[in-house]
Amino acid sequence: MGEVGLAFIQDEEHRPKLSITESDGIPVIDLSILNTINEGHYDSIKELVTQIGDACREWGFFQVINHGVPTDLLNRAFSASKQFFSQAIEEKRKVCRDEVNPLGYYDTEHTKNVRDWKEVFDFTVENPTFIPASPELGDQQLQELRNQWPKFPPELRETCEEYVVELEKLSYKLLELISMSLGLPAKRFNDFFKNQTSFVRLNHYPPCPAPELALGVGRHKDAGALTVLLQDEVGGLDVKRKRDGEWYRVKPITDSFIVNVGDIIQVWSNERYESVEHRVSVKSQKERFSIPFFFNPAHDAMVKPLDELTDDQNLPKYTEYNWGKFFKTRKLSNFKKLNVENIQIQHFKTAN
Ligand SMILES: O=C(O)CCC(=O)C(=O)O
Ligand SMILES: [Fe+2]
Repeated sequence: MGEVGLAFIQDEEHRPKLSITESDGIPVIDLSILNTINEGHYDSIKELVTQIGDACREWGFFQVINHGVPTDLLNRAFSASKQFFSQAIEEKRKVCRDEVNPLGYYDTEHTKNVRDWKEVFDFTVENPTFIPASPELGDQQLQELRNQWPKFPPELRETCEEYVVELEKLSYKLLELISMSLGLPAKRFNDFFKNQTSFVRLNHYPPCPAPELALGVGRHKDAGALTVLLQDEVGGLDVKRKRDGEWYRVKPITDSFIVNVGDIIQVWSNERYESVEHRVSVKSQKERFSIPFFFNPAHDAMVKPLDELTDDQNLPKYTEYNWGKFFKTRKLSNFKKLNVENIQIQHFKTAN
């Protein structure tokens, strides 16, 4: 990506320390029980639900192993992603996103108005996917998004399509466990995801000549419901620990996924679970690849604290907002540097 220009430089208070503690503390949860039926199954599921609930409350982040997604598919997804990004920039720009179409390749994403040291390729789970045409609340018009696929590597499309099928299955399992951990029926959230706006991002973080000044992704919280992330062995994802506000590096575990609760679950759960701030640090010698699956509801989903989780003692902490309009507004601000603050769920906070 060449030089670390001014646009990439983080304000002093947000620059990463180069010696950061790799955390053993982020819970590692074994999902193998979901793929076996045996005696004592009910108790094991209960135990799993407890583990998930504790992890969501204490960290907002956890890693899952024995999740049922074939290792071979994970390797093929990384391999296709590496081949795509290894091409000349002119080739990659043939499938470039623009201000209207948010899907495909781009290398100028901004997080909180600072440019990220990364390049990405986005595609949606549903094809087509519908989102609002504009962020304006009164405008009912919809925009139809269609995936665009590069010619090289030829297997990229098929691999990605296979990947989303598996990740969608895993995400529903996680969502159901989270729902149960809140004392709700397993499928309480499922209807919100019919006509979902979920998407997958192939991330490439090239080596950076000034890793102490720039970030691969600036500090942020994920706006959707749930993120299920595959990372390679290089590492660089830093999570802000709720307990002390310190940054911890997530230790890579081969063939695992990192799961984090997004803003929507924070709102649905009326802050029983919180969406936690995270960022990506970069390295001067090593490149890194990751693949997040952003599990998001339909554009017309109205997001608010669930009635079951609020009462007179526990009043709703948010007013209702439309997910599609929120998503559209955020997408526009990530596309280019704006002079206004990023939209946040804090804007919908009540006095409760
Ligand atoms: O690459 C990673 O490890 C995380 C990326 C991320 O947080 C994001 O894209 O929202
Ligand atoms: Fe994120």
